[in-house]
Amino acid sequence: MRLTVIGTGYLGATHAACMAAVGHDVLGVDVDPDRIAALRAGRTPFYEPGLDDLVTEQIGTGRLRFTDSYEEAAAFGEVHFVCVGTPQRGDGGAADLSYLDAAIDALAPHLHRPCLVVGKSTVPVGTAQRLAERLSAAAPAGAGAALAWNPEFLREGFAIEDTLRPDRLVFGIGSAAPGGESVLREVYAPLDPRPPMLVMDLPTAELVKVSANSFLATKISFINAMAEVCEASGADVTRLSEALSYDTRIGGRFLNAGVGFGGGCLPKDIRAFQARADELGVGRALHFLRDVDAVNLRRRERVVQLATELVGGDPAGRRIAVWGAAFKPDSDDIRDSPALDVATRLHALGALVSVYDPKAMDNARKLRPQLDYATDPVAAAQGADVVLLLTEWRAFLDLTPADLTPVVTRPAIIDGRNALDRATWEAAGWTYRGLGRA
Ligand SMILES: NC(=O)c1ccc[n+]([C@@H]2O[C@H](COP(=O)([O-])OP(=O)(O)OC[C@H]3O[C@@H](n4cnc5c(N)ncnc54)[C@H](O)[C@@H]3O)[C@@H](O)[C@H]2O)c1
Ligand SMILES: O=c1ccn([C@@H]2O[C@H](COP(=O)(O)OP(=O)(O)O[C@H]3O[C@H](CO)[C@@H](O)[C@H](O)[C@H]3O)[C@@H](O)[C@H]2O)c(=O)[nH]1
Repeated sequence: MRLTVIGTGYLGATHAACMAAVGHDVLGVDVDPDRIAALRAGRTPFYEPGLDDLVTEQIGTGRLRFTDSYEEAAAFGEVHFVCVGTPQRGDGGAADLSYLDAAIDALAPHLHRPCLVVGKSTVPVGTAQRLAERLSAAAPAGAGAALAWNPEFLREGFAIEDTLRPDRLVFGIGSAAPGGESVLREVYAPLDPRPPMLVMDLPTAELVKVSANSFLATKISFINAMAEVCEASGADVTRLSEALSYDTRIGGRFLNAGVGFGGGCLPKDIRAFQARADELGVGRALHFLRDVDAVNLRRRERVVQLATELVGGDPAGRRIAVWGAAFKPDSDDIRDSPALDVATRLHALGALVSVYDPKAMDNARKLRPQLDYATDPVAAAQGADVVLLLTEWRAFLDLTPADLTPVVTRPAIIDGRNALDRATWEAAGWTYRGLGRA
């Protein structure tokens, strides 16, 4: 089939390359000319394992191309996947839907024959219906452009795997466009194994996405709330979490206590969901998400507090190594990154902060030019009064006390992800602090 993918960020570039990989002819569309130029040269403008190679390979097959022309996109596509950003608005928690509106407005006037426009971006419930109306108002009369919603659940760092082998696919199909279901089934027919395909109305499909992210955020904040209690009572949240995980009703995934969640999805999605629930008059139902958010942000303060304690009560003039800038390993995404937030807070308190991240250095430098950036994790720890592990990249976990002891001023480490072996560090004479552990 001939597909366009509108918006070639983390989601869109991955979707475009994977759809080409399963045999479709795909045209990626973006308003950012630098992004289009990079993609045409086989370079994704961000780090996602395997994606550069897949884009290059698929360009080579002739099935994947990129453009900044909506006219070309409209003429080409039978199905248009809309993958533009829906960031948090500057004036509060609600989602900024202006990029979606702009994409529909740019595409619609060029649609002269029947096609399916499929929203994949994460949106407040009710958006799809509004966009369906916007699309039919802006498309030429009789063009036959219909709209469906197909929210995306991929994780950064596993984006290709999650796109090619998703746990499930959700199709939001409105009563005005029932034919969308068979079109989407055809698009995803090449996936092997064939995932469960769940067909529902538009608002339910929109809600599946934000409720999934709310559940995941709640699970992380639940264990981080337990970490607070563990800190106050001398218990160990890692043993607590391990014991909980054996209960198959609870399960161990997303139960890692630490400095909490960040990224371009969970934080903004729980805030936008609350804002939407307020608009719908059911704000009370989601009030707990405020606590989920608050618990999450308190973990960042806790790391700042622990670091302050370990350097003797005042970070001013102290050298602090921060390992990690990305919000999670295997990504260069620094959107709402706990690691970068903690580094910035400590710098604001006067600490001399040296950051290292295997992939996110350029992004971090642009956003936080006031921080120092080291060439490797050992260099970041040079002269350090305390080392903070805040993003659990494999390269950090492989370092041993023997690598660090010769370079630091004081052997002290905060394990912000409970990812290091405490006994190893303590046996080597280091002061070790994990979050949620006495
Ligand atoms: N990043 C993820 O892992 C992920 C996973 C699932 C869902 N989502 C959702 O997908 C959406 C996109 O997220 P992202 O992380 O890929 O964002 P992103 O910021 O990385 O990418 C957005 C892209 O859209 C482009 N764009 C903006 N306006 C445009 C327009 N009018 N026409 C064409 N292109 C335009 C931008 O230039 C950019 O390349 C969001 O709603 C997000 O919540 C993201
Ligand atoms: O036990 C855990 C698991 C995760 N995290 C943190 O939670 C954040 C989010 O992690 P993850 O969900 O793996 O990353 P994302 O790529 O943001 O993916 C989430 O957001 C996407 C965008 O909506 C969805 O598509 C995915 O399903 C959803 O997992 C990261 O900062 C992790 O460090 C923890 O602190 N503890």
